[in-house]
Amino acid sequence: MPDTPILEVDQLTLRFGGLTALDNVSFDIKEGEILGLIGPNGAGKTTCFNAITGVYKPTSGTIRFNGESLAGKKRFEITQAGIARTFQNIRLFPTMTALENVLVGADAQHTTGMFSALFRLPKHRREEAAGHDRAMELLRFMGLAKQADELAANLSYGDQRRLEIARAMATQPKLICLDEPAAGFNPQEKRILMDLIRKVRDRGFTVLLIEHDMRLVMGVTDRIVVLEFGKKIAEGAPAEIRDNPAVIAAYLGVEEEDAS
Ligand SMILES: Nc1ncnc2c1ncn2[C@@H]1O[C@H](COP(=O)(O)OP(=O)(O)OP(=O)(O)O)[C@@H](O)[C@H]1O
Repeated sequence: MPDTPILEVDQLTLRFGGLTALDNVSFDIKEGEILGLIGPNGAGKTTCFNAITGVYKPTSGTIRFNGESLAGKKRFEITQAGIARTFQNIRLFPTMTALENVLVGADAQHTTGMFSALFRLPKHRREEAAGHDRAMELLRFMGLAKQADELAANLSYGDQRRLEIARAMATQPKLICLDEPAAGFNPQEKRILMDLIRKVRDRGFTVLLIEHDMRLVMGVTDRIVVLEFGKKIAEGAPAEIRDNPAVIAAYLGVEEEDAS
């Protein structure tokens, strides 16, 4: 695994009025890595995702992707630069099919403009066909090929979560940010998801993972960053994090519940 950081978060601070949701947080993600971002409720994990993906503007600090600052970039520009995400609460298009949901993701990477699309010029049609093939391949990869023509609203909860990941992958990102992808999963579904996350990385994606389930995080990540009350309190390999007294203290009382 090369040691080049793909994402560099440097002294990131984000305030909502008087509340400091992120306080001078710094960490890197190396290319090809699965990095876990953990911390108790309200620690600032989702805020960190929102800052990386351009939903929130940092109060101070910088975020660089492939060496280039993301400051001032719009959300779609960040997607086009190669960062995709899923959401804690599923945000699919419920009245579109599974395949159409993935195609929407693939559309973000079209290089032909409105003119080519309107007149269905050959280049646009070629892009459409390639997008369709890629979308079907992603559905197969996520175990959703049979559900391609089902409306997203009719899919099981687990399939909807997997579809979100397929849609994020369709934008052909370099970095994929997963916000609690195992929320609501049973242990068996979590095991399948862990395998899938590893396979996502094996396909060349770098993964940033927010997850509450300690067993999943410890089992799948290469490195973990721990936030508490907006501050980074620890960073290291899963085994180091598991034995870190500050992390244990931060999780005291919730560890049992979240490990189930
Ligand atoms: N848009 C917002 N406006 C005001 N406060 C916010 C906003 N978004 C988040 N916060 C606050 O910022 C803090 C960090 O929230 P955040 O959602 O990032 O935590 P989290 O670690 O993702 O928590 P959880 O595990 O519960 O999802 C919390 O105190 C939260 O209430």
